[in-house]
Amino acid sequence: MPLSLFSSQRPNQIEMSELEVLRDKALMRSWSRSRRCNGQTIALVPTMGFLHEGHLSLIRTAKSLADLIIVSIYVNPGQFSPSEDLSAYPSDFSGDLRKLSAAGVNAVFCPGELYHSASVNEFGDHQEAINGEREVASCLEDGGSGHETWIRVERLEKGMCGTSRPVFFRGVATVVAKLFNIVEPDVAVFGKKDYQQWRVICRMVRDLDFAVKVIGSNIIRDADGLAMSSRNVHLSPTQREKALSINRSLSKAKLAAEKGQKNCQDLKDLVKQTISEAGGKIDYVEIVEQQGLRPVEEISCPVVVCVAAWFGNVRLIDNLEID
Ligand SMILES: Nc1ncnc2c1ncn2[C@@H]1O[C@H](COP(=O)(O)OP(=O)(O)OP(=O)(O)O)[C@@H](O)[C@H]1O
Ligand SMILES: CC(C)(CO)[C@@H](O)C(=O)[O-]
Ligand code: BAL
Repeated sequence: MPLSLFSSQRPNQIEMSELEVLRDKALMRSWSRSRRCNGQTIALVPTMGFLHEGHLSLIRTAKSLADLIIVSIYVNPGQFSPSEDLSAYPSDFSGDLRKLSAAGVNAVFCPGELYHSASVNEFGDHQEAINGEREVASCLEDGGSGHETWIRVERLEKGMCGTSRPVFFRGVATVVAKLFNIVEPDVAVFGKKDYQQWRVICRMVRDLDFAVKVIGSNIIRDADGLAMSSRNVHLSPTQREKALSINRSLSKAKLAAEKGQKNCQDLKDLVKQTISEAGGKIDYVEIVEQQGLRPVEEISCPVVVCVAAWFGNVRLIDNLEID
């Protein structure tokens, strides 16, 4: 009997015209391996779903680089602290499938869980969860978890988002390594909106000899300049209006730098003032080297101005390169 994509049934694999929906690690790996054996190249676009035009631009970049495109959708518990917004992360799985299908994506990998649960021991035997505790690995789980291996990119993970979200890059690097091991892509595309994340992954790939080429794709903005982000959906109209100050502040800083302002403290102050005056709460503003993300005092090399700011309960990040 044909299965409806939007039914409540959750089979391992469903076909939707060209788009294949794969939920199982082993199926994903064999799908990839069989295509690679036929000489086809594979690009992976990792996402957390609730797809927007920013994600679709990564897919377009990916299509120019490989024969087949896989998009993963997985909201990774390992990169959220308990105080963060894991449970509020937006999702629209059927909408995502429609967008991926229209974008000509070949397969979507959407595992229910990517971590080994505490109830499966190292021999693969199922056991009772200890004290009925939550079985998914989360950033802080230690004793009793089925997952205890984490990747640290030791210097690049520090500072900026690494300061505000202390387990974030550990979780991102680990889950991306897992995705690379399962999908075995030739190329992976990440957005430069998450600039530090992109650099952390490039470094992990270099240091651990992953056979994957990592590509950074440009930031896509709404017509009014706000960087597209799944979390934008949580902004009220007033907060969204205020959040436009982020892009405005970055443009002001870039213009000032191009006019000769080289002092980074002054440029950072300009950014902070613009956002604060609009009603945003600054998390951080940093000016760092584009490659190594080391803080810069005077602009004398290609830099990137990175910002994180809160508007209500929504934390947004953005950045602008100054070459
Ligand atoms: N506006 C954008 N332009 C370019 N790439 C983007 C944009 N938004 C997200 N991406 C990229 O898409 C990939 C998946 O990101 P994710 O699914 O977390 O979406 P997001 O919009 O960044 O969500 P969040 O609200 O969590 O920041 C990442 O590589 C991210 O950098
Ligand atoms: C790279 C990623 C998919 C890892 O969970 C996530 O951090 C994201 O969507 O940017
Ligand atoms: N795009 C970043 C994913 C996160 O904020 O957890």
